[in-house]
Amino acid sequence: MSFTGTSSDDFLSGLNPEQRAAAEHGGQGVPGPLLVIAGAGSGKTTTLAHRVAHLLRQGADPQRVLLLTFSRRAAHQMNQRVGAVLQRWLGASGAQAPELPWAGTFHSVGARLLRRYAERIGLSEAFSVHDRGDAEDLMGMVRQQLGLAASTERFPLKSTCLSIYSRVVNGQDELAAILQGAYPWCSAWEAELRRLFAAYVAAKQEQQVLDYDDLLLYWAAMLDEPGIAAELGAAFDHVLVDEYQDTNRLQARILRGLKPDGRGVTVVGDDAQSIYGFRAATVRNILDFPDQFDPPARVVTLDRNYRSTQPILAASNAVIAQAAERYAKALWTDRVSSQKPELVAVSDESGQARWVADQVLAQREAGVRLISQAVLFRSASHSAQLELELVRRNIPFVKFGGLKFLEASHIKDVLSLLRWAENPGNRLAGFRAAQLVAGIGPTRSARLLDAVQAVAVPAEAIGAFDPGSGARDEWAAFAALMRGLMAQVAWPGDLEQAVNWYDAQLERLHDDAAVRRKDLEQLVRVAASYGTRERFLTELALDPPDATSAEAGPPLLDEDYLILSTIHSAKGQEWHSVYLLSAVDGCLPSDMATGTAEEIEEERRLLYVAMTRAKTRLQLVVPQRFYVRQQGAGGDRHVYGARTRFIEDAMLPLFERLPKAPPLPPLPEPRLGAKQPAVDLAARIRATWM
Ligand SMILES: Nc1ncnc2c1ncn2[C@@H]1O[C@H](COP(=O)(O)OP(=O)(O)OP(=O)(O)O)[C@@H](O)[C@H]1O
Repeated sequence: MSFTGTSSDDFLSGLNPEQRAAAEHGGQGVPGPLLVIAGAGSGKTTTLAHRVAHLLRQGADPQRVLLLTFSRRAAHQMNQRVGAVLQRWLGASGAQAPELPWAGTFHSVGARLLRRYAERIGLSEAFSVHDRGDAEDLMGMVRQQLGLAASTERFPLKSTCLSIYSRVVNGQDELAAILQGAYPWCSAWEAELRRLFAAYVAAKQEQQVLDYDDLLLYWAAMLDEPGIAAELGAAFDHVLVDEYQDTNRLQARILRGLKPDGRGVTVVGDDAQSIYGFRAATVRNILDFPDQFDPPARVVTLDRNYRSTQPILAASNAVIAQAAERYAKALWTDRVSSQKPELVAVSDESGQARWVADQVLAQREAGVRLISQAVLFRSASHSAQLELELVRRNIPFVKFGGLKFLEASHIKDVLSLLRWAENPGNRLAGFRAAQLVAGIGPTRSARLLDAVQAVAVPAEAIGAFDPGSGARDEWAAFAALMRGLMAQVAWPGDLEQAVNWYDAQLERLHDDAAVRRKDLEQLVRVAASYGTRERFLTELALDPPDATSAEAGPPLLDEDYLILSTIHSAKGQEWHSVYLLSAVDGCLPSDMATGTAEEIEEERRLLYVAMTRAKTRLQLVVPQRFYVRQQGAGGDRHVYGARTRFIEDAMLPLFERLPKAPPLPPLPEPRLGAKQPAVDLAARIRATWM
């Protein structure tokens, strides 16, 4: 499809000069590398969308544009925005705006490319993608097999093992260095960990499963093959990467492998908003980008903020100005306002919940819809009290981040049926699926998997398997289901088949079957928006919906609801009013992240990201007392909160302090004087009902 045209409308005219320079960079032909450093709210997304539209208008083929975003939601939004820009430009001619088929996250694009090249790189085309939970389970299995779990209690947990493995892979670093820097208490286990990781890799390869990290690792390794690298590089004329500050070294290596000379590459990001260090993202990627190339990449800086009022921006700038690293820009805006951001002191977390609920309702009365208001927090658990308060007051809300939907065991059960059908070599899935049948335990299940592995047609081995006399009837039904699922595929019909079969097991497997049934219905609804079973399983593992209703049908989305979100999930978004919960030391910075100076710096950037989401109104709530969950001997306890260290005393003039009135003085002690006659309160209360 071609979008070149002669419309005289200047569709870039809404952009400021820097945005426009970025959108038009390179003129005709394939341009040199471009780095757009875009401050918070400076129109990064807008600019990227216009750049893509501009390229298409210059004759770029949408099939040959690779757009890498941070989440599936961001890819979807980008597609829509590019479409809207083009529509505006195409105007009355009414041509259909294009889909960008290669817009997605690094991981999901990686998965697609690996399937395409599977045969040439020795992978099965039907490889499964393990989500974090599956990867941990497999790590746990291997750890068990090697006897490491039993050998001592102090050997790291499976989740820690996976985190270490992942840091090594993504950071492209040495195991010893990672252990020393981030997991010093595991250093003594270096040799065992190395053995564990080798066995983990072997198990994955044998079963044809890839975990998150593999998708990048295999992609990068594929690009080390000059023939494939040349083919892939030539398949895309333009490669655009959003949120470049949160990419890791492996992702940077992939980008270099695709486009060694940087021609056709645009990366966009904000060094001050880098918040994914715990996933081995490195802010160096963005800082070092220009000088990778000869001549160096062009750098365009966007420092005009269109989102926030001047007082909100002044406070945000003050917070980031204290960062140890210097950033390339200080943002400015012409949105004047006399309303400063507010620091609100409340007694404790329930006071905080009541305060925020009151404010949200008052704002709604004043005409600000719920959906234009958001409550942000550092960690998903910080909103628990508020959620109760909102339910109590009938205020609808949707929570983003920290959702455990896919981790629920009934969801994993159903997905294991599909995963096993998709890749019968996936032992983890098969092991789980077979044990859903009444009377089948781990030993029989393992025997079944061996039988399946030994034959060419897995469904036959399942049909012929002897489940023991007690389980014959159930087994026949299960075998029929698996035969159907393995024979392939009427999507999403086969999910419905799996759910129907599972429904009959639900009461036996779980107490609260009714609630779980609702989740399964939700899963079927979610499934309908994916084209194939493979895409559904892969995408769901890679980028699970961060709120169930994010994927719900249109009717739900029409309703007005308040947004609750972790700061991480609020990335890239904006609201009229933003409330930040628990702006206290221990929550922000999180007491889980105060180990190193870098971690503290990342927490500061998190506060900055939270504050810069607000357009007009910003409240940071500071409970004087809050509750902490503690591991170890002390148990849970209350602590007295201090305002977050990132808002220093010198910055206080940039904030309004609430409540304005001093707290009421305590009641004076009653004077002990002449004895008053007793009051029979109980009788009065009884009298109300007489
Ligand atoms: N040239 C412009 N004129 C008017 N408004 C603009 C312009 N560019 C961007 N905006 C508005 O500024 C706001 C922020 O834009 P956008 O969401 O693209 O910012 P961003 O840089 O992606 O933000 P962040 O990095 O903080 O997530 C949006 O409401 C957008 O419509």
